[in-house]
Amino acid sequence: MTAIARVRDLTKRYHEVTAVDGASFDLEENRIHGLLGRNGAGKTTLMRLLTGQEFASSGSVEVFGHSPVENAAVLARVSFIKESQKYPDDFRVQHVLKTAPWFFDGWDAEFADRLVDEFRLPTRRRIKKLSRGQLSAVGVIVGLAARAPLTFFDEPYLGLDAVARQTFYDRLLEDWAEHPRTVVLSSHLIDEVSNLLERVILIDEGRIVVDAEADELRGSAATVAGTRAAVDAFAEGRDVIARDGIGGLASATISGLDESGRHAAHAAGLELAPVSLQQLVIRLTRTPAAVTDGDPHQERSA
Ligand SMILES: Nc1ncnc2c1ncn2[C@@H]1O[C@H](COP(=O)(O)OP(=O)(O)OP(=O)(O)O)[C@@H](O)[C@H]1O
Repeated sequence: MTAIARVRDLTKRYHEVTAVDGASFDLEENRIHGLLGRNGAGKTTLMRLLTGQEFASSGSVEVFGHSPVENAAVLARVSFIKESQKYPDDFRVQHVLKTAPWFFDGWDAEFADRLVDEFRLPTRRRIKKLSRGQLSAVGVIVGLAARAPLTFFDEPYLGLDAVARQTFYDRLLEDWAEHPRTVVLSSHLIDEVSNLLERVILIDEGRIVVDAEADELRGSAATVAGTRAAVDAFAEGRDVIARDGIGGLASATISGLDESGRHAAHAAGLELAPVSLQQLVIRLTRTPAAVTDGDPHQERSA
């Protein structure tokens, strides 16, 4: 795999807030990355650093081999779609579509027109007058039709209805298959985007806590459930990332459960259930007080 962006020991501080704290990871060429994490985890800050909109406090960011800060050659190959995109006051949707090719060499006007139809976007309407979902659709269309070699979508779906969100996911996957490029998608709707993602970067309180293949991650943990005594005995000495329980019943989510571990769980009369990416993210980023470690006073019902 070729890395097209390298982040090393990257830290960004805003006075007393450390938004990004010693992050290191690569973005791999032509793959779809999920940048996941809770509110305020540092996702937008990371994307701003990768697109040259912020200076690092320390550490380094290289995109296509160079610093992205004030680097026109790098930034010409990057698009950053975010909800808070500003447009000139009198701009209409058609103006956005007309000016986009000035910024993006790979702009596909025909694809953009098809997307405008699919998202039912009124092209003559002023941007200021668009509904929240329509405004998101403008961003999604620009991000897709630009075909930038490195595309960031920072929660691009806000206000989009379920049909429009599915259209975005479908077109992204189809178009990416025909025109591979590197995509970074930040999202809270993890179940919805789970199938799109090839790599997952999970950030929590500014720190990268997971940087892994999505498939590996999905298979990396399982939940065992049964009587409290059986669950406790099974969990002993294993890597437990979460516990739940009520009365005499309990469950434990265990990382790194291999084939023999799964057999042992069955033999102990426990039920085994897969853990979705969303569940895993929740379990890995719960506040410490909520992640219990066998203390029944801290346990919560599932
Ligand atoms: N310009 C700024 N000045 C001060 N603090 C900031 C600034 N920008 C971000 N922060 C803080 O840095 C932290 C990370 O913010 P960031 O916007 O990167 O999070 P996020 O993961 O994108 O969150 P969300 O999912 O809620 O959009 C937060 O605590 C935020 O309040």
